[in-house]
Amino acid sequence: MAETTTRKAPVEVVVGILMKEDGDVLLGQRPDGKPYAGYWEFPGGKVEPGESLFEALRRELIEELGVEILDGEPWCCVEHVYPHAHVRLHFFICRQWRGEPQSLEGQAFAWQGHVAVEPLLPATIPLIEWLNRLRWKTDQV
Ligand SMILES: Nc1nc2c([nH]c(=O)n2[C@H]2C[C@H](O)[C@@H](COP(=O)(O)OP(=O)(O)OP(=O)(O)O)O2)c(=O)[nH]1
Repeated sequence: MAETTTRKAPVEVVVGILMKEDGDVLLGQRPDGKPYAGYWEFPGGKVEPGESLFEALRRELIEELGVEILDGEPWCCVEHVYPHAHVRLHFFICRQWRGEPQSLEGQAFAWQGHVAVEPLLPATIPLIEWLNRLRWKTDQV
């Protein structure tokens, strides 16, 4: 009998990097009850059926932070296999939004220039170095 390999499609996730004019970015701590509770991440979550990536990001940031994003520049895409899930993360840089972030899911959050919060979700760690380079380039303009 022919051997078949079934590979499950990754779970699509959108992630928003809210960036202030001075380059500070917002991170949140994953609430209790989720895998990797206590780890720091950028706000976001899973895309629901029928949603575009931007619609999903807009919804997630309203649900998590009470913030309505007005823009979102697609930045990079990273895949990671965790014990709990295989995820494909779509990162967006958001520079304009309405409202002040609030902790609607009981999570801690922090604006960071040089990102110093720990631990970070494993798939997010390489992003910090890329983000520093992006910030450096923006500083040179
Ligand atoms: N939001 C976010 N998720 C990340 C980052 N890095 C990273 O590996 N992830 C992973 C962790 C999770 O496996 C997945 C996000 O799923 P989630 O469970 O937080 O999504 P959700 O808010 O829709 O959760 P739920 O409704 O199922 O409770 O992406 C990041 O920087 N931000």
